[in-house]
Amino acid sequence: MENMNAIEVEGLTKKFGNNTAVDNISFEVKAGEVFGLLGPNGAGKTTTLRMMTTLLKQDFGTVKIFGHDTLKESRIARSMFGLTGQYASVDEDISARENLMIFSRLNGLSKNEAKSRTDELLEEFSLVNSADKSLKNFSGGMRRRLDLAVSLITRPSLIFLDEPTTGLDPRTRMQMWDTIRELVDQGSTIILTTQYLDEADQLADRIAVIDHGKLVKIGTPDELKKNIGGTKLQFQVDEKEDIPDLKNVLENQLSLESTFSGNQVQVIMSEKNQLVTILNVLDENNISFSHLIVQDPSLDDVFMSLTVGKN
Ligand SMILES: Nc1ncnc2c1ncn2[C@@H]1O[C@H](COP(=O)(O)OP(=O)(O)OP(=O)(O)O)[C@@H](O)[C@H]1O
Repeated sequence: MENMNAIEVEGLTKKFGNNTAVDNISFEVKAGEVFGLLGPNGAGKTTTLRMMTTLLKQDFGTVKIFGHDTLKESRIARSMFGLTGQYASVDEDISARENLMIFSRLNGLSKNEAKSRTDELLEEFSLVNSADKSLKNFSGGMRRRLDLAVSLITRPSLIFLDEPTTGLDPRTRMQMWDTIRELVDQGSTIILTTQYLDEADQLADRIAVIDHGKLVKIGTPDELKKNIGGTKLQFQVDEKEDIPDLKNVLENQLSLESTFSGNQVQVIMSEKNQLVTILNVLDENNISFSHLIVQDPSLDDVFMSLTVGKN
């Protein structure tokens, strides 16, 4: 299964009235990959995910799950994945154990199988001590772990996670990331939607950036960062009078893109070794400086350059 595509999406399109929520999106997800759908509010991530998971019918385009068309072979396609997220349907009035038992039976497990799978999942998701409490007393993190446990009852090799850490505190988010990484280590393919750049950066092998229903860029986090250009160098000159000469050298002699604000200087370097040249210039011209920072492009920069001001 290693070289197989877990998902093939082609020309996927959905309109709500005049609003094209998803506009002719195509991509593939390889088996074993963590694939992130990243975009600002209202970009179309959830609508894309809902179509991929057969909760919503597309207007145009196709989705294949391990080769099975979600419209023509919906039962088989549906049996191949687990879904966790904004529309998980666990019952608030009963306990975690009861929820897991009910969903296990609904998924066709015998009473004994359901019991042992429930015990396994409670253990795996650190819910043993709270197993018999009503969900009303659950924290956001515990609730999210139960949602994920429920979607894993049938041990699907493909898991869809819709905004898995939205609303969680930083510690619980990191625990959730660890849980997701463990699933990946066990060989699962994961599709996740997120508004958080650090989450996509931490977890995803490849990221599709979506904005206004369109797929604007796809690649590994590193590819996306490289794509938007160079390393940023920032420093502060001690004497403001040095700025005009420095500006002249940086822009006219070295042809470097630079911006100046008060004593602050920012230079974009296409090659990291330009740092040495710039430091030499400062030294030769006796320009004293402080607060030097060298920063590789972040996914924040990618996100801003691809989606800024549009939503
Ligand atoms: N059921 C619906 N009826 C009408 N419009 C909808 C419906 N669902 C989504 N939309 C619209 O489609 C667009 C995409 O929404 P979607 O929920 O897919 O975005 P998103 O990227 O998941 O955003 P968020 O991060 O806020 O969840 C938005 O303009 C939204 O208002």
